[in-house]
Amino acid sequence: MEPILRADQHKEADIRTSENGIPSLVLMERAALAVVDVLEEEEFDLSDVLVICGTGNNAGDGAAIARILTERGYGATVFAAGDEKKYSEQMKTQMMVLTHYPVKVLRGDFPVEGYTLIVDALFGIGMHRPVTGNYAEVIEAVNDSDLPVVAVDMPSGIHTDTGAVCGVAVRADLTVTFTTGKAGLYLYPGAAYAGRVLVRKIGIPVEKDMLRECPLFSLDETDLKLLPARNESGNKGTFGKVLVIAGSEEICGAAYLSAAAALKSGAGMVKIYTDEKNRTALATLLPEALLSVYTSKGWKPESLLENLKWADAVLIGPGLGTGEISKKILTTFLKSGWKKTTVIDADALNILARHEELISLIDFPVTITPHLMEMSRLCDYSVEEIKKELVYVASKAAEESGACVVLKDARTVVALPDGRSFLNLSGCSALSTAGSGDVLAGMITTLTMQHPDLPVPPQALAVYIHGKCGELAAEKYSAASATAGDLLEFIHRFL
Ligand SMILES: NC(=O)C1=CN([C@@H]2O[C@H](COP(=O)(O)OP(=O)(O)OC[C@H]3O[C@@H](n4cnc5c(N)ncnc54)[C@H](OP(=O)(O)O)[C@@H]3O)[C@@H](O)[C@H]2O)[C@@H](O)CC1
Ligand SMILES: Nc1ncnc2c1ncn2[C@@H]1O[C@H](COP(=O)(O)OP(=O)(O)O)[C@@H](O)[C@H]1O
Ligand SMILES: [K+]
Repeated sequence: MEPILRADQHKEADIRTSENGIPSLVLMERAALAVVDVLEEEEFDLSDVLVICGTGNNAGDGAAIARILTERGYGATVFAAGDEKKYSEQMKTQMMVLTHYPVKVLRGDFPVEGYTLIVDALFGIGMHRPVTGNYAEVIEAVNDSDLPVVAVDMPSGIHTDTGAVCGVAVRADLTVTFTTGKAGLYLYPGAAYAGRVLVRKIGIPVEKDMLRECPLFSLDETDLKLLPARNESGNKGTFGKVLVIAGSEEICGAAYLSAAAALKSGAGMVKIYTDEKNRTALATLLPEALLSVYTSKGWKPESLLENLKWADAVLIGPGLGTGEISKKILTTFLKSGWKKTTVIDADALNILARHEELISLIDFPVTITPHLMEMSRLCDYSVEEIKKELVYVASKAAEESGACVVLKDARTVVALPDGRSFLNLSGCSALSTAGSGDVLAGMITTLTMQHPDLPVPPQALAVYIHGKCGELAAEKYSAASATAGDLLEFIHRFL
């Protein structure tokens, strides 16, 4: 688990480190050295590097990079795009030092000819308003050139915390970022501008108390080790019984996908509670699952209540429909006195959005798994607004509702009521296919039922694994051809 600091937290970390006695110029030198090391490791053509600099400390990094490149025998030119009078103290120093090195410093028109690589050091985490005028022209010229581009800390023009393009932004092939990742490098559109992201530590510690306010984390492969080994002496009862309340007269596939994912994630038993019309299809597709069916006309609450007595966890919503019968099922469930693991997905969320009075019945811990449209129905924000502020919207919803909120998009945020949020970095467009959310809901249900007390939320682990399954499916079938059913094939690699 790694923290992802906001711009204000990075500044605090920088200041604390300086106050602890490590001068800013030392940190800058380490930052610049880290970038030059990466440029060498990645085997860029460094014979004629153009470093574009603004006026702040990101520019200071750039000037130091140019100097170190020449020390190592490469060619470097600085294009000083900013007004000298506005230079930060460190940038002033770096430019003064540079006069003793064979680095050309250019001003005025942007020089595009004859270089092998562009290093973007216009703005880093200190960019605080839309980019216009001369800077915008420089950025457009960088993007119009065919040269590879490496961004220092942030691609200039990308908002550090949201990934928004502030007017115009540098399109980099690679971003070398310092201390921790930044949400803006991982959230779209920022992620598309950042290219590949490499995080380099430069001697700035992240102290625990800096993570007090709405901390954001990401998980990686090492966090999978937190999942305990399967109990060899267990039986199917030990590994938990999941009731999947899913499917409707018109929809069957969602029930299959979520139930299959719950089983593949390690549940001992899975029962699907669904419309009678799905019986044959589900019995054929997933003979391992138990079935309990109802007809719209003959539905009685008792059958659901009996099944709830049996279950250890409930997933409700995939393909459930939003009609009268679905509403009755959801209402009965919420009024049943159920308190165990609950995941509310898809149509169950749509019903809640339409019938707010039902939301007040949720007085037990639940996980909700909305995509942007479902989230928009549940709150006061439009899809566009949510997309722009994914982390904020998820964490606000978690705090206000007391639910674990899994807000799904090309990046997914898992937000907890205690203020922690997790930005998922696995996955790819192979997941943009009907039913992949159903698979995720099944995975979340089993992992949340089985592992309530891990140091990281099981919901975030499930989202991480789901993303990895998407990557493997893309490798095997291509991102375009992979289907939600293909994801099931890869869950076993992680559990
Ligand atoms: N401090 C440390 O210990 C370390 C810091 N490090 C490095 O410093 C970076 C942060 O440096 P920073 O805080 O100076 O901010 P930075 O990103 O250079 O931008 C501020 C400058 O840009 C300007 N400006 C902003 N927006 C603008 C706009 N839209 N359009 C036009 N101008 C705009 C703004 O001018 P102003 O608006 O104030 O006139 C100001 O001059 C960080 O990302 C990392 O690379 C590393 O060396 C590690 C150690
Ligand atoms: N481009 C993408 N990159 C990574 N993950 C994606 C991408 N597109 C979709 N996903 C993931 O795929 C899943 C889609 O879920 P959802 O929208 O509920 O689909 P459905 O309702 O069809 O099952 C979510 O987990 C989402 O985060
Ligand atoms: K930059």
